[in-house]
Amino acid sequence: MSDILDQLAATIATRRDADPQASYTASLLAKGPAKCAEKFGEEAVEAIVAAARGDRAALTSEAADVLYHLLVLLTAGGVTLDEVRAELARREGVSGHAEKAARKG
Ligand SMILES: N=c1c2ncn([C@@H]3O[C@H](COP(=O)(O)OP(=O)(O)OP(=O)(O)O)[C@@H](O)[C@H]3O)c2ncn1[C@@H]1O[C@H](COP(=O)(O)O)[C@@H](O)[C@H]1O
Repeated sequence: MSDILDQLAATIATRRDADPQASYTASLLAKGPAKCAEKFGEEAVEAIVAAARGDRAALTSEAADVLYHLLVLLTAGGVTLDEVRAELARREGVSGHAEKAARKG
């Protein structure tokens, strides 16, 4: 059963070939990965501000924006949600300290 993130990722994938005039997602993807990354960064900062203020409603809304823009960024970079899931699964049960040490090499 697919959840809302799978459904949203599937919708975003259909926008790769959509008319940028008719779809915000298509217009963003047409601008390329750097623009998608910039938008993701902006939304992340807005989520940070909401969290720092302790504004629960704003954090919920901004987190939704962050997840949408992350899925757009992944699509622009050719990475699937399943690949991210696999990476998370690989890390399951590994302590954060060990993961950090492994990444440093
Ligand atoms: N979840 C979202 C979603 N979250 C945020 N946004 C858009 O992200 C934009 C971010 O707002 P900003 O003010 O920062 O950006 P902006 O000034 O509008 O645009 P920029 O020129 O700065 O890029 C807004 O236009 C929001 O509408 C989203 N746009 C689309 N979706 C989902 O994507 C689906 C497909 O959307 P379309 O591609 O537009 O059909 C929709 O059905 C929704 O489910």
